[in-house]
Amino acid sequence: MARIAKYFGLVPAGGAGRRFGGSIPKQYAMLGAKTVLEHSVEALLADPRVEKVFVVVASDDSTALALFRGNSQVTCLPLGGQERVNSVLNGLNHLLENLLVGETDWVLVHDAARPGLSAAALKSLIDQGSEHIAGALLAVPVADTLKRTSLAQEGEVIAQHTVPRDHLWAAQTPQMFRAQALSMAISECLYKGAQLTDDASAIETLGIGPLIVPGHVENMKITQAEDLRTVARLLGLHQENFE
Ligand SMILES: Nc1ccn([C@@H]2O[C@H](COP(=O)(O)OP(=O)(O)OP(=O)(O)O)[C@@H](O)[C@H]2O)c(=O)n1
Ligand SMILES: C[C@](O)(CO)[C@H](O)COP(=O)(O)O
Repeated sequence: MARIAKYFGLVPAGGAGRRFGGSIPKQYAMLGAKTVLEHSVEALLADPRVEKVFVVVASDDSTALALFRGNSQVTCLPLGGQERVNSVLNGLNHLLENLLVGETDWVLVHDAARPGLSAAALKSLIDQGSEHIAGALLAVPVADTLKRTSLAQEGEVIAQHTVPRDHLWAAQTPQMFRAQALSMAISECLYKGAQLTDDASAIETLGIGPLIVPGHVENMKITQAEDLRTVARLLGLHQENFE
């Protein structure tokens, strides 16, 4: 009898938050009464099918360990790498090599910096992604006109031409794929020198397109400092301060 696939979260949380600035990495900034990371992890656990969440942190990061101490559904892995893709692959391979995740189990890779994921969007992703051979990702359709730009001598950003936006979607996370397939796809891409900013792009190189499942604005990524206030407003959270 075929083994029923399980679902696990994998949260890359090993970034330095350079664009965000501040004294601490953005995943540890307070958003309401909890850290950004706690919101993102709890958002993944909102679906009962997600059995456990593995958080990949920088090798010298003890903050996450303290945050989730005693929580049997969350395990921190000090396996952060140079880039997001390295953190994802390091975590994924650790889980596979230690049989913590089966080769055909689903792994939902979700940015620590996306605390606003809704339970409804997560449910849709799992419901629909589980039925699609190449997995799935949340994304939102591009609504703005897009410009390809150049930098002028004084540093001004100049619009050069407009990029057609039909069939353009902005990828969010979670992005869900079979564990072994994702590991192999990422490894192959890195071996070939590809620069991967998300997980779906590795799967796409296999010639099989992941399914796009509509995301939502509250699931935006906290990148710049002002994004923290924006997400707090979108989630109706009171912000005592912005650290
Ligand atoms: N070496 C890295 C870089 C990023 N991430 C994680 O990947 C997610 C998305 O990355 P990004 O928003 O770029 O975060 P940072 O790399 O921290 O931001 P910056 O590029 O501004 O430094 C974040 O949850 C971040 O913690 C990671 O696990 N390991
Ligand atoms: C994975 C991602 O959030 C999808 O949009 C995005 O690619 C992460 O980019 P970052 O530069 O690592 O934040």
